[in-house]
Amino acid sequence: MRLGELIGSDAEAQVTGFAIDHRKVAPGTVFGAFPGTRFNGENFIADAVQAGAVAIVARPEAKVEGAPHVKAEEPRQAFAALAARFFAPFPETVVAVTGTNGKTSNVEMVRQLWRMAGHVSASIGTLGVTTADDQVTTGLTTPDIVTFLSNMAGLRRMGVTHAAFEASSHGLSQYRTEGLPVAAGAFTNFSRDHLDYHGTMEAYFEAKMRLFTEVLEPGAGAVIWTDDPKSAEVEAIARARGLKVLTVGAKGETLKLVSRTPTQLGQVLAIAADGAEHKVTLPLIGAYQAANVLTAAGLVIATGGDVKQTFSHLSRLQPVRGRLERAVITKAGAPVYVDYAHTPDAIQSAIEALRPHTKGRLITIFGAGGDRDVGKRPEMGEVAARMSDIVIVTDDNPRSENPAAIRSAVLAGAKGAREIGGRREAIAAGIAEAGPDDIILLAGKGHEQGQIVGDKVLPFDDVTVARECAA
Ligand SMILES: CC(=O)N[C@H]1[C@@H](OP(=O)(O)OP(=O)(O)OC[C@H]2O[C@@H](n3ccc(=O)[nH]c3=O)[C@H](O)[C@@H]2O)O[C@H](CO)[C@@H](O)[C@@H]1O[C@H](C)C(=O)N[C@@H](C)C(=O)N[C@H](CCC(=O)O)C(=O)O
Ligand SMILES: Nc1ncnc2c1ncn2[C@@H]1O[C@H](COP(=O)(O)OP(=O)(O)OP(=O)(O)O)[C@@H](O)[C@H]1O
Ligand SMILES: N[C@H](CCC[C@H](N)C(=O)O)C(=O)O
Ligand SMILES: [Mg+2]
Repeated sequence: MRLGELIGSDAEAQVTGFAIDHRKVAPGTVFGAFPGTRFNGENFIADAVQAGAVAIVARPEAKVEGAPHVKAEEPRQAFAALAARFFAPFPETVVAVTGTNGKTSNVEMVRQLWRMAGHVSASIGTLGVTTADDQVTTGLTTPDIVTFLSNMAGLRRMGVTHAAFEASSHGLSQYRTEGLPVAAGAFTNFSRDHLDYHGTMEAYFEAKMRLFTEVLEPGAGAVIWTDDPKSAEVEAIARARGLKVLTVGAKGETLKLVSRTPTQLGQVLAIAADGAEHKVTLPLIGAYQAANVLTAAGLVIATGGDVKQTFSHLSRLQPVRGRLERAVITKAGAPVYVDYAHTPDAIQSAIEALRPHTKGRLITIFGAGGDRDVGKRPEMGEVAARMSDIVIVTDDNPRSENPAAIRSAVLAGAKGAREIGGRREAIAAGIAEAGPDDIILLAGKGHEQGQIVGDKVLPFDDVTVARECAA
């Protein structure tokens, strides 16, 4: 593609790619120079030009010499728009999910429902890039805009027509997932997380709302879970933008959750839609999964899916990796569930999901991540201690922090909890303690394959360790 075509000038240079890291610039690259949390990308402009950058997208005040300067007050947004024109085409139908919890579960469910409807579908998020027969992990929910758009374009080349992605608050505030037309967006819920990065709940909420105020294309669908304290506000924002609102939940109008009856291995949902009541047998436990199923179905319907057909597919949904995944049943007979709950609200949801299935004691084992929101630690401790019978506080990705200090911050809220630093030892202790009527919840790591200690990632998988400890 000719540079002039892209930036509206007579520049003849050929554009060969896009980069936001100067070390990835090759001749023909358009370089995006952004002030970040650790570096100021503007300091690398000269190096990028030296390496062959043909244009620099940066703030008006940035110093650019030797290549055209595409000036923008929000250079990340301008860069996303240009890069999208370079990487196009994308899957024809793209949807996004935001919310504190449930994004990964939703995009995975949407991918499965589309597939059952006969589409070639994919999802992008915490689990990586997932298609019907492959999963490639990236380490972050949304790595960066160049990877995001090139992955989307790559999916289209593979024949994917339908893609669902997670719009994390970091990703939204850094314009890491946009530029391409997004036909519908969903809001799952809003509660405390990531205040280390956003500072306040207001700023965190505002970052999430960019999905509805800016990222979705005009007239797009907005699927809103109604049973969250923020739902009405999100709905008002979506309506003010003129989006096609679909409300789902107990207070929902499009898909109304009339009742939910837990069964041993799942639950039966009664959902009112299109003037009729539908009975859905769901092979997943927990109110939170029922909520995710409703928003996921809402997204499928918002993008043209048939209501009846979509409901009939719900009974065939496969569980999502690391979300209330049953790892093993101990010799004593206690099931061990692995769940990615890493916020106070998620811990509450995970425990509420398991409580109806617990005859004896509910044993919760968890920790909090290092270099992340410190304020959530005692809150996680408090909710776990209040709702469980036994709590063991352990480690979960201490990163650069002292693990003992993280544990004591969690313990400060967790009255009566035990402390066992090593995660394997903690899991072994919980399993040794559990009797036949008890249930064990291992929270916080879900699908993760490593324990991040310092800058090392030590192999660790809750499911595998639970099986080993139970053997
Ligand atoms: C706090 C945060 O989100 N940081 C992310 C962000 O960094 P940043 O823009 O602040 O970048 P920076 O390191 O200060 O550098 C500024 C600019 O200079 C450039 N640079 C930098 C150094 C250099 O030598 N040359 C150069 O060109 C960088 O490429 C960047 O464009 O952009 C980088 C590239 O896109 C990300 O790798 C990085 O993620 C860090 C590693 C991270 O840990 N992020 C986590 C918190 C995160 O984003 N998590 C959310 C999910 C959370 C959830 O779902 O719960 C996610 O979406 O994954
Ligand atoms: N709808 C929901 N309501 C409340 N809690 C939920 C909901 N969905 C999931 N959870 C809880 O949050 C955990 C993480 O779920 P999931 O991975 O789907 O969320 P996410 O938004 O993608 O998280 P992340 O921000 O880390 O990417 C689950 O393991 C569960 O404990
Ligand atoms: N995407 C989330 C995942 C956290 C999972 C937990 N295991 C932790 O390390 O805190 C984050 O980076 O905050
Ligand atoms: Mg996720």
